[in-house]
Amino acid sequence: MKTVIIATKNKGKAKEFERMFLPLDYEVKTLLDFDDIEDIEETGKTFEENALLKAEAVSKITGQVVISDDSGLIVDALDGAPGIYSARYAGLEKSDQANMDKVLKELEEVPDEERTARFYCALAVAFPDGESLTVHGTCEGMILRERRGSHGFGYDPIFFVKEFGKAMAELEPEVKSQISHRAKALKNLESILNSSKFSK
Ligand SMILES: O=c1nc[nH]c2c1ncn2[C@H]1C[C@H](O)[C@@H](COP(=O)(O)OP(=O)(O)OP(=O)(O)O)O1
Ligand SMILES: [Mg+2]
Repeated sequence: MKTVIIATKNKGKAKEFERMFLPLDYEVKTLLDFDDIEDIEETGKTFEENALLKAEAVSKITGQVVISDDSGLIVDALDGAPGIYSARYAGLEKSDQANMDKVLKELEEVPDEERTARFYCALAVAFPDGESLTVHGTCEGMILRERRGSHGFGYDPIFFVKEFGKAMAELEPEVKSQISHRAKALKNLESILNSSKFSK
């Protein structure tokens, strides 16, 4: 089995990457396995810029190929918010519960048909020679009026996935790992993963 480093401290993402990389015969290591890497400031203006900041910083520190994920929720009725601020929407303590409460409150008066939203995931790959690239994936849905389900993380309980008639947090992890923005982004990385530059 090969090893891949994902520059994330998010346990929910870590679990999803472990599940998605298993069939590709990769063991996943994240920043939760290195206790000495500090938080990398997300100062970019786009998901892609923030993903690159994280991947490049950790590739420099480790000298290895590193993948990172910058993702979030885009709500049409909120002009794209929370967007790149998804993790810190209700404050720097990054509380999923507070973030969902804030979105639900802001959408209180918004009728069902205007509650369209999507998850966006940018993945960056940074190579030790300084080269880097990004890919992305999206997943369309609607914002519910209350939480449903207990799987997943982040905004999953308030994100309705039409094809399944369920909240993302009601889908089994193996299903989310097939249809999510993260899964689609990873699919767009497949040719890179198979290239000799990635796995020497
Ligand atoms: O599949 C998802 N299901 C639900 N919510 C999600 C998902 N994917 C991203 N999200 C939300 C969570 C967080 O509020 C933000 C990510 O912020 P983002 O900066 O990329 O991640 P993070 O700070 O938690 O961890 P890290 O930067 O160490 O990877 O979007
Ligand atoms: Mg972050």
